[in-house]
Amino acid sequence: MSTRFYPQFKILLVDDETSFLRSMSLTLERQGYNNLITSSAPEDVQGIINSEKVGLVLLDLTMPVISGQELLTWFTEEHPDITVIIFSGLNQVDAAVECVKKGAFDYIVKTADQEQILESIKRAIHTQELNLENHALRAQLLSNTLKQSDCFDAIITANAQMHSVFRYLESIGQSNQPLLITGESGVGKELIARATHAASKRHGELVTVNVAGLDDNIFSDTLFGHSKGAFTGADKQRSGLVERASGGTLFLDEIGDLSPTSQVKLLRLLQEGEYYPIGSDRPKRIEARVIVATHQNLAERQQEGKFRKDLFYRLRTHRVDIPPLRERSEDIPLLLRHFMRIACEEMGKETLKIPKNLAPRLIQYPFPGNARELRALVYDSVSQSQGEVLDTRPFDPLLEQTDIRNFSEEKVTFSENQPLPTLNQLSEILVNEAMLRANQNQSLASQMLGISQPALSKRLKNMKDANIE
Ligand SMILES: Nc1ncnc2c1ncn2[C@@H]1O[C@H](COP(=O)(O)OP(=O)(O)OP(=O)(O)O)[C@@H](O)[C@H]1O
Repeated sequence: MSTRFYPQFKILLVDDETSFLRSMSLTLERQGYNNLITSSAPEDVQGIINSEKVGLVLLDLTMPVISGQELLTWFTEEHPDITVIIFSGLNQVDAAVECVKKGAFDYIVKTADQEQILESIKRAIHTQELNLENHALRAQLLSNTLKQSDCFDAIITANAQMHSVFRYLESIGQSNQPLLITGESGVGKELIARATHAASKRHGELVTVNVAGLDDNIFSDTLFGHSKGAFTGADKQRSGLVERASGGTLFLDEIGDLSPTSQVKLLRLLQEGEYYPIGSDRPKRIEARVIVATHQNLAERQQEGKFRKDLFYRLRTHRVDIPPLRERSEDIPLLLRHFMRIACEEMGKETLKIPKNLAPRLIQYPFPGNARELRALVYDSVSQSQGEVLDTRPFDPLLEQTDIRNFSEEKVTFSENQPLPTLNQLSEILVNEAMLRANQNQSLASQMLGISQPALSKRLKNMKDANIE
């Protein structure tokens, strides 16, 4: 079995006192920090930094040959992206201030309480992880392309905002911090969680739990497992889904509906990185990345007192909001074709032809149930289709409100006291509205307006020229 190293970068311990190196390494390993290198020779540090992926350095202040002060200066000048904590045998305020001014993350007295030392190291690791993620994010956003586009293949979209969501997700793919996915019901949050797991390259599996309506006992038992005899009926030990997701991703869906008691347990899991199986007093470490999703507005739930503020802040370290389908109408024709193809395949039918006027009608419908609603309609249509063409009758009821055929003159009112718009002005208003509804897709907008695409393109050009003069 391969050992999993944590954190993802190396922690370098430098001290000429080998006994301190040994005891510190043991303390850190016991806490699950096993990606360590030690050195008792400060003169070797530069070589180590050049050959290893070090992210955090614990540096003794007083050493022969090269002092910790000198090395700290070298780090801040040459490697400002590495976090340095200074260790010293002396509790000197002046030295501490000097080191922090020079760029040290913290100054720790070796004799300090172990809790305090570990807390500082934990904060430094967290900060360094965020630094690395920021770097990756910047590089990703600047490059404007996806390195692992295949991870996102299952998500059909031509929308620019969705593509920037993918780039963001790819850049934070390997982060250990939680990810919060929000968006209306049916927008594809679960697909997003799957794609993020694939982009994370974690070898473990993606384990999904819908936490809505789980009472606290079931939540704890499902996630954390129990020891033998923990409660009546617990006749053998059972591990929970946190363990099953080891080396992979734990996806908690409908997190906005988590009970208050379970919220405390989730917060502890995320903050401390550990949990207790029911009936056990031995903590276990979580080895999975946590992704949560909700269709609820968590900020509002938190203000109403239904969601813990501290958990809300912890969960939103990384977050993405998936736009509703009505705000990316260019995806409607693509999804229509996609769902039709997979429905035909599943029902063993030949691919059907889609009537040309269907997509322009559909993009005027607000789709409160988003892609899920469109999918259900397409499946219904495919199952009812007899010939070569998709039977669009299942769409009729919902299109009645928006359908152009129901457009009646009585609905249009012009105020008596105001002059009428000219035909040219009215045509400009219509063209602009159609382009807006079609998300600037000329082919769809032209179908809505009942003209050809070249005719629309000509009109747009004329409108632009007229506005410039
Ligand atoms: N962009 C997309 N491309 C392909 N399929 C999609 C897309 N968006 C959603 N779907 C499909 O629509 C259905 C609903 O998606 P999903 O379950 O991911 O939504 P959700 O946001 O998690 O919903 P809920 O909030 O109700 O849990 C699924 O069958 C999914 O495969």
